[in-house]
Amino acid sequence: MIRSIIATICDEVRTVLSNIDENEALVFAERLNQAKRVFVCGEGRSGLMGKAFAMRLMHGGYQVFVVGETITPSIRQGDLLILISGSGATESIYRFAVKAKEVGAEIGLVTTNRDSKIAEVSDFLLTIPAATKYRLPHEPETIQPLGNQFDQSVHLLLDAITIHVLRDNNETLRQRHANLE
Ligand SMILES: O=P(O)(O)OC[C@H]1O[C@](O)(CO)[C@@H](O)[C@@H]1O
Repeated sequence: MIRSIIATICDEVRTVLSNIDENEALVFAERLNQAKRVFVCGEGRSGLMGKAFAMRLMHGGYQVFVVGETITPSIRQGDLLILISGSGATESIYRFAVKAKEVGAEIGLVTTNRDSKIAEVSDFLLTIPAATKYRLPHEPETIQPLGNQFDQSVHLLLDAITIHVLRDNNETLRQRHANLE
């Protein structure tokens, strides 16, 4: 029973990720490498996927911050803000995008919806054709609740991108990992 659910989830995510645009992923990787500092942001589970991504970037030697953390500094021109929003419509994320644009930071959005309001103010998109909690007509079928399919796909795709941009070996990454845990 559980194995069969897992098999269906894996099939769903495989299909979603086989439909991403390789070029969008390569541009995303290039923008990461050109940014002075990277800021990552998302609400709820989208934010949790963002935190996991930020941690890998830190391991990879990037200067990276999670929006909303106590020690996160102000964003500036030359910085890159990565927003994760399945719907592309979450109000708080939209406000952060507008603010970042005002100060001249670059904005990359990971979303299912290219026509969303956050997409409109973003400089580049990483589109993941997954289901969201809104179950819009263009979204794929899923057996899963709410945004699970998007969350899982974001996690794997951003993991793949961090592997693509990785320059250091596992030992170097291990040395950068927190030693106060
Ligand atoms: O990814 P979005 O569309 O910005 O939505 C984020 C919110 O929706 C959820 O994915 C669940 O509905 C939450 O985890 C989060 O609060």
